[in-house]
Amino acid sequence: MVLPSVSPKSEIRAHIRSVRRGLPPDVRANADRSLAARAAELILQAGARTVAAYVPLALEPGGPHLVAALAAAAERLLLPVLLDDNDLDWAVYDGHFGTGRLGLQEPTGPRLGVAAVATAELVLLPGLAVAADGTRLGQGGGSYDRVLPRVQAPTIVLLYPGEILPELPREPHDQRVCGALPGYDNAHVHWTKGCPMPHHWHSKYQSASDGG
Ligand SMILES: Nc1nc2c(c(=O)[nH]1)N(C=O)[C@@H](CNc1ccc(C(=O)N[C@@H](CCC(=O)O)C(=O)O)cc1)CN2
Ligand SMILES: Nc1ncnc2c1ncn2[C@@H]1O[C@H](COP(=O)(O)OP(=O)(O)OP(=O)(O)O)[C@@H](O)[C@H]1O
Repeated sequence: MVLPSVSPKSEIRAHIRSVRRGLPPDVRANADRSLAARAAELILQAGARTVAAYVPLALEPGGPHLVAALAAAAERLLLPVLLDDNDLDWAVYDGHFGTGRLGLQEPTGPRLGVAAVATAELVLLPGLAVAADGTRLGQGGGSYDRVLPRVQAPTIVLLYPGEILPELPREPHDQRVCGALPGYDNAHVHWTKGCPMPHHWHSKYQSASDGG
């Protein structure tokens, strides 16, 4: 189905969620494995010591092994804690989870404050789709629209195949992301026009299969 760019965000969310629900388990598992491997590789290639990421929900790209793969590659992995106003606090992943608001799996260690995400050298974030101009469609809480202005580092959304779109509806508060990982084997980061990317990032973040 081709979605007109005028579809309201809610319709596009519903469509992508339903496609995600219908993904055959082996397709999902392959994409999750590929995303976890590529994301860990990016951390190592970029030399990012502190990384901010997320704990995938049942239907979200990355799957149940993402956090362990990232924790093995990063020195310090920050995971979000959803606050009452939908802003995100952060804590270092120490191998333990508790259940937070909306049933989210969250780190149980000391909360570092909303500004702690600024210490990340790479931010991997969830989303339902990313457009060529860097517009990101999320779950609808507006959490990352608050988080992204605090971040200087590359911001990369993990997606399933087909979720990088030509365009998405934009509202004034929508913050752009730098890139997306599309979830097929050995995929490169798809860089958007969404953030001014210093030239040295290109070589740091290109995939090993580029010879870089
Ligand atoms: N795995 C994961 N962790 C995450 C996120 C995520 O998308 N995925 N978040 C990403 O931000 C944050 C929490 N996500 C949220 C998602 C929805 C709403 C929310 O209030 N949703 C409304 C509207 C939904 C809609 O319009 O469809 C609701 O549920 O009523 C709030 C926070 C932090 N952690
Ligand atoms: N900087 C902000 N401060 C306060 N509220 C905000 C801010 N940005 C967005 N919001 C609120 O969040 C609501 C949802 O925004 P939007 O639909 O863009 O979420 P999203 O980016 O898809 O969600 P998420 O980032 O949580 O995955 C907006 O209607 C708005 O009320």
